[in-house]
Amino acid sequence: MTSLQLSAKEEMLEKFLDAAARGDLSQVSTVLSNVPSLINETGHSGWTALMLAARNGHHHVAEKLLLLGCDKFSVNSSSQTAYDIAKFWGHRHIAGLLGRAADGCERILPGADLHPHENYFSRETLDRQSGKRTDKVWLEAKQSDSETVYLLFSNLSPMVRTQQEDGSEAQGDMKLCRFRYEEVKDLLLKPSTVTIFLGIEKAKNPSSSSSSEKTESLSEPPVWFAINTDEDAAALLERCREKNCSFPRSPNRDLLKLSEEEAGVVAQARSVLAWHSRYSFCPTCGGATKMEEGGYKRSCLNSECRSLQGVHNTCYPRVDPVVIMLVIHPDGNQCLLGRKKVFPVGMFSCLAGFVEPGETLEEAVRRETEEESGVKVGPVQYVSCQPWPMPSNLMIGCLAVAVSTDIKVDENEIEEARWFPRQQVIDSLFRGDRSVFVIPPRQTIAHQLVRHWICMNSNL
Ligand SMILES: NC(=O)C1=CN([C@@H]2O[C@H](COP(=O)(O)OP(=O)(O)OC[C@H]3O[C@@H](n4cnc5c(N)ncnc54)[C@H](OP(=O)(O)O)[C@@H]3O)[C@@H](O)[C@H]2O)C=CC1
Ligand SMILES: [Mg+2]
Ligand SMILES: [Mg+2]
Ligand SMILES: [Mg+2]
Ligand SMILES: [Zn+2]
Repeated sequence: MTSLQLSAKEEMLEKFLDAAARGDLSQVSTVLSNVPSLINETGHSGWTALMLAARNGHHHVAEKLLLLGCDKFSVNSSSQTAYDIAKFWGHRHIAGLLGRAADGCERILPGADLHPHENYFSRETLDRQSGKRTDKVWLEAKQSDSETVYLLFSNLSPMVRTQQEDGSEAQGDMKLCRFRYEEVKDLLLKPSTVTIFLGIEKAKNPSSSSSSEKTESLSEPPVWFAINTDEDAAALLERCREKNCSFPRSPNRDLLKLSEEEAGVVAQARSVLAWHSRYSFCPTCGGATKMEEGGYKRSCLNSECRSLQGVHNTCYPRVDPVVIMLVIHPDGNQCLLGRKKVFPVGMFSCLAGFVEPGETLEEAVRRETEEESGVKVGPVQYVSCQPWPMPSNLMIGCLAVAVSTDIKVDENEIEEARWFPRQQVIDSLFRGDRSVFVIPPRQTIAHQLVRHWICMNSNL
């Protein structure tokens, strides 16, 4: 091959890569029909056409390249595949295209987001059986069933027992106290007691809800209820035959010591009970309401009330969406963390904020980040979510890429915010180094978002 021929080929390659980066599908197709061998070639940057299309979000070009048989597993000099690049830059539709499990990505990209991530408080131990909530006869029969499990809440805290006398902090060292009907039946009769149906134990209930009619036999797994009472807490503790029982005073800290299974049940129960304790009256007319559907609805007793007409969605349990974001510096190697005054010494966490009405999650991420830190955000990518039952938030975890870097904190909300280099984050996360900062506990989605970023195969 002469040097002239070589440079013509190089020129063609640059044209091809440029077309892929710009999303020019017709030019990509034309070049490849003339010189098919260019499909997996890399330019000066070490990136293939697929990587460039993935970087810039050109789904149609990525699709065409895959159709023509390009190699989606080739890596650039930072060992990133086109999938890593698409994921990092928030092009989920392209990451989805490149990460399909059917063709082996799951095996080749271990740890990639192909399996939904499970956060603390999100395990569904019980089958909620929402269809049973309107079956009053069934609910009443189950309330007095000797197998039924009751959880006892006082002031929205569940009664728990601790394993260790030394007050050990480890997860799983705290267990929910379970009661039988006979032990709580007097409480059930009191007008101030709120009793909610939680579901049927899942582990022993492999049959699906569609066969629920058939499972109404003696062998049906236990049904769970939660009750919140205003009885004296000390007197309630005397009902329990087990030792070391208490009602935790600091749910934010203490509920994190439950097992994953029990934390999931508490997330459901505490949020619904908190709703009942705060919404005693109709928000439309201020009249009295009654509880219905196993605790999943309240209805106004005033038959004239507007809340009973049309979509009367004023009286269902409340879930407040909150975005929580790990904002990444444009250099890809630092992340933005902030601390509130109330945090333990040295702790920094992800910024977070309530989603406002009529706002997308992406906009909420951008608005809250700018409000609290002054940093402007570009692309936003959803990662995973977490029910946070203090009292009923749904934490929606995102990664976001900053487009400005100057920090100016809103002192009403945040005491300090800083860019932390990847290395410092790794030291705190994996080496337990508390000298620079302390990361929130692993049960929080804030911790999981930071871990997710560190474990991403990205160093852009
Ligand atoms: N699991 C995790 O990893 C983390 C969980 N969180 C949780 O996320 C939640 C929100 O974070 P935060 O930074 O405080 O939120 P924001 O940044 O939105 O700030 C809180 C402010 O919003 C107000 N507010 C309270 N409820 C609402 C609502 N439903 N809609 C709009 N504004 C509201 C508060 O007012 P007022 O003062 O009147 O209450 C307060 O002024 C907290 O409950 C916190 O516990 C936060 C970080 C990590
Ligand atoms: Mg906030
Ligand atoms: Mg805020
Ligand atoms: Mg806010
Ligand atoms: Zn009303």
